[in-house]
Amino acid sequence: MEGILSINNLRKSYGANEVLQGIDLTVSRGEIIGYIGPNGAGKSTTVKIILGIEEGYTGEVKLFGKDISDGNIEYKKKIGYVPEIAEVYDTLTGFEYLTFIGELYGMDFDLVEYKAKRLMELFGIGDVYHSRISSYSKGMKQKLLIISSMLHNPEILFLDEPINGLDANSVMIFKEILSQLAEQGKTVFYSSHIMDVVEKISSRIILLNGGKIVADGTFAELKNQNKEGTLEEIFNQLTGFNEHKEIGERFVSIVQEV
Ligand SMILES: Nc1ncnc2c1ncn2[C@@H]1O[C@H](COP(=O)(O)OP(=O)(O)OP(=O)(O)O)[C@@H](O)[C@H]1O
Repeated sequence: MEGILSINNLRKSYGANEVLQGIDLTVSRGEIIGYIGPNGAGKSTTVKIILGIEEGYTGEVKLFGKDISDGNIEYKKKIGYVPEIAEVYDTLTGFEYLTFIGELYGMDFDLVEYKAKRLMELFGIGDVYHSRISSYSKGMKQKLLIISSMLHNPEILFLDEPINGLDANSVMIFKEILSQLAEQGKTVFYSSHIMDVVEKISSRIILLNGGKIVADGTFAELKNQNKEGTLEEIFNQLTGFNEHKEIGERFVSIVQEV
């Protein structure tokens, strides 16, 4: 069966550094993929290639059944993206920013305006709709980014540390949003280092290490295969890491040198 996203032998190098060393994966509609791995494993690189931001790769990437390198960028209208570090035009107000983004997607102004206001209200930031983004707190900005990624009702969402700065109540709302979207057949590609959240929300977890997929399955499957309890422990085991105590001790002893 052909999935909504299929990647075949994807390779990408920066100079002599082969960052992606042959990624193969097929994602179906309605899946919430937890895409995890150590710093520098190649997660953002994979996502940027799929989004068409990063070029110069080998292998094949198909989204909605079409090769993304065929020159047709129509597919981008069906994608939502929350980057880890976003450049937001923060002299704009929330209203101005969201209507601007909506219009970039070709949406009708009245519809974007209505959706933007309602979504901000539901996320508890309706009162700053007409305030400049530069006056928002970190969590408020993050909520705005989340809303801007979903305004146009995308088929697939790429989320990079999306709950950064969100308070506990907002995280609960956000998890519920993701699970409802998946029930509606939307697909979510979720990159994060917060293992307990990934463990809970993902219908499938893909672990990347050194540019290769080293685990792919439901949390229950990964747990069975690795005889470990939490996703954090599975992560430590599969990435061959067990030195946190020694490194922490050495770090503190150097901090204490004066
Ligand atoms: N523009 C670039 N030029 C050179 N090297 C790059 C560039 N972008 C990424 N890299 C390298 O590619 C590797 C993978 O980076 P990537 O950002 O994909 O990792 P990641 O898994 O998203 O990491 P993190 O968890 O820290 O966000 C790293 O070694 C990084 O230094």
